Amino acid sequence: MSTADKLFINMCKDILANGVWDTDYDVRPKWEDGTPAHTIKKFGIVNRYDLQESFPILTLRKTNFNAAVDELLWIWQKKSNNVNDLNSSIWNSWADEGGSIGKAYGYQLSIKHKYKEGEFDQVDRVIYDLKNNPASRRIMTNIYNFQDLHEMHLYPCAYSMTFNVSGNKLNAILNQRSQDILAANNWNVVQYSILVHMMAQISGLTAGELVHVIADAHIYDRHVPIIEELIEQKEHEAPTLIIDKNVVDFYKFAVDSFKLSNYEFNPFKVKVPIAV
Ligand SMILES: Nc1nc(=O)c2c([nH]1)NC[C@@H]1CN(c3ccc(C(=O)N[C@@H](CCC(=O)O)C(=O)O)cc3)CN21
Ligand SMILES: O=c1ccn([C@H]2C[C@H](O)[C@@H](COP(=O)(O)O)O2)c(=O)[nH]1
Repeated sequence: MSTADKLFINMCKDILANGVWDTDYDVRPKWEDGTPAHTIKKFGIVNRYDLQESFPILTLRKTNFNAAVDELLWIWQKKSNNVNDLNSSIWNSWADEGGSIGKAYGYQLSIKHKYKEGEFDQVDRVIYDLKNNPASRRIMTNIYNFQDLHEMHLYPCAYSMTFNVSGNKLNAILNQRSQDILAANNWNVVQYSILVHMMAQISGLTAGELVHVIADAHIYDRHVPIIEELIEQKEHEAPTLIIDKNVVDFYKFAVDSFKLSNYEFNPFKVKVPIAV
């Protein structure tokens, strides 16, 4: 059975049994028909994924691996904030006429900052430190830039990565302030697991653990019956991740540098509504 399924099922059961509804409050997100999108949530969930043990993708249903990796590369490698550079439509509801999502995600990672060694953007600084200064406890990114929040169409949700080298292992913490459990939990876990594998490979390290810290872990009201049915499904063995070992430059990875072998999952016919 896949560890990702086990953690997902336990987390959903915990939220549904012990969570708190926000129905008494005015909430920002809306459904397509204008109805407020309320949630049941648990505060402060921490899930640990051992990337050596297995690749943490759900088998209860299919996670669109290629689309998730494509969005990760859009943010971390292309450092783009324009949906025209993305090969899916997941961000279209938050883009303006020109396709921009504002000064969010890739835009923040592309901004250069001054250091004593010269100017680096946040991604290049991580790469520099992993290669030149792996014992550093300062290898992190943070895109929650208060100065620019008013120019972001949606504030960053998965906003910070902390990388840490222990022996020859690269571990990381993903900090997330808000998580739509059905639409994006496994999607984000898959993405940041791939990022840890990428950073490890280009630095001559082995991917270790991804620790996912979620402040507000919520299930939207219209997702509750979908989740209830999903967590009763049968689980399969986790697939094996195969990475093109010839890639040693972070900017040379492409979606097809990553393959899953034996990815089994249950059919899932539901179209998941997304609160905007
Ligand atoms: N309410 C909400 N939830 C989110 O997960 C979310 C936002 N808003 N706003 C911005 C981004 C966009 N992200 C998204 C949006 C849609 C899907 C989605 O439609 N997922 C489908 C599969 C998509 C596919 O196969 O290409 C799913 O079934 O979960 C995933 C992530 C994550 N984010
Ligand atoms: O990578 C992402 C991006 C977005 N989300 C979800 C989390 C929330 O449901 C919404 C954002 O709404 P806020 O009111 O700004 O919290 O998008 C996600 O889970 N993962």
